[in-house]
Amino acid sequence: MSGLIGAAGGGGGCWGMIWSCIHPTPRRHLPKISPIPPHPFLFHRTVPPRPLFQSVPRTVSRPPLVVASTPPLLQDAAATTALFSSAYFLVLAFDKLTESRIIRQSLSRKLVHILSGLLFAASWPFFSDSVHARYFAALVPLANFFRLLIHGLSLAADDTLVTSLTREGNPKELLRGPLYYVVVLLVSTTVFWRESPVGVVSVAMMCGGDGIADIIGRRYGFQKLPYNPHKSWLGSISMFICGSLISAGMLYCFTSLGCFSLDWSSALQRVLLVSLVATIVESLPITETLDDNLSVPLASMVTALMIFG
Ligand SMILES: Nc1ccn([C@@H]2O[C@H](COP(=O)(O)OP(=O)(O)OP(=O)(O)O)[C@@H](O)[C@H]2O)c(=O)n1
Ligand SMILES: C/C(=C\CO)CCC[C@H](C)CCC[C@H](C)CCCC(C)C
Repeated sequence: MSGLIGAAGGGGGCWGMIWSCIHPTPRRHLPKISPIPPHPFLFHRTVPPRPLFQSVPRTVSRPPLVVASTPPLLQDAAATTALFSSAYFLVLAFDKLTESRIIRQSLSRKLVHILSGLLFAASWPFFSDSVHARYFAALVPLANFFRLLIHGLSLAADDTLVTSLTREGNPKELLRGPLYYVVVLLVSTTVFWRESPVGVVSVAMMCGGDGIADIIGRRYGFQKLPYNPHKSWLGSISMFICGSLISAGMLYCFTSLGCFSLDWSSALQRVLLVSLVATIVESLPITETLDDNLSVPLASMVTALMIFG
């Protein structure tokens, strides 16, 4: 329980410092968390298990990073505008780096893959605590969905997008990996948002884990997997380690902000389990039928739903 109070009370960490400056939440105000009934088909125990995670009720959790007396609509509109411009300039920046041959196109694509989703999820605490906040945030992946669709179908031309987001410069490539990627961000935002670890972990594994696997594996992955000659041990191990670290780090920030609370005595094992399942799924030779940008987040979501509830 102390682990819960520590985490939910913004005990420390990056956001925790900001949080405790803005809203020092007295520990006595934290919710009395009733034990969650035993999971229907996992971890059967006679004693009710300790709560794995609990979204902190709005009456207790103040909205993270709320600027005092800012109307929620204004705060959400400002955060959404900032996201739209950041997304545009991120892609533009990597296009320029690729065009000036500072980085290779494959590395540019992967860095956009890693940074876009992680920075997008990291922006969620900047939105208000309004019930509409998640839909404001969802406008950004939604707009990018249509942007990718339009340019992937060559209904309009955008060399910046094609250069920084495709392998070989074929606009049709936008209709696979990148399109699935923004759909996953859309689902994570609208279905899970910042009230559950499921969306955060799924985005961390798709962006951080899968992205690092590509960068490390493509360059240093000489020992290929016995069941998949296109993937390597080093790529998969990198995905597991970095995916776990990024997931745990993001969960720590979100709990420090009071978005939800976690029983940290078992949460780390659960993060490792989600990362292991996602890494195994990513290593399978199924990319031709199911893109990694779907299989990795789907595996993460299903596993996280089963163990975080
Ligand atoms: N577990 C992994 C994953 C990736 N890779 C390396 O990274 C490359 C690309 O990995 P992949 O996951 O297939 O990336 P994609 O998303 O399919 O590639 P892209 O992003 O270019 O679409 C692979 O060919 C391989 O060289 C690896 O060695 N081990
Ligand atoms: C190359 C990519 C996937 C293929 O594996 C990444 C595609 C990126 C999208 C086109 C852009 C997504 C933008 C995000 C929804 C918002 C990012 C905001 C952030 C603050 C930069």
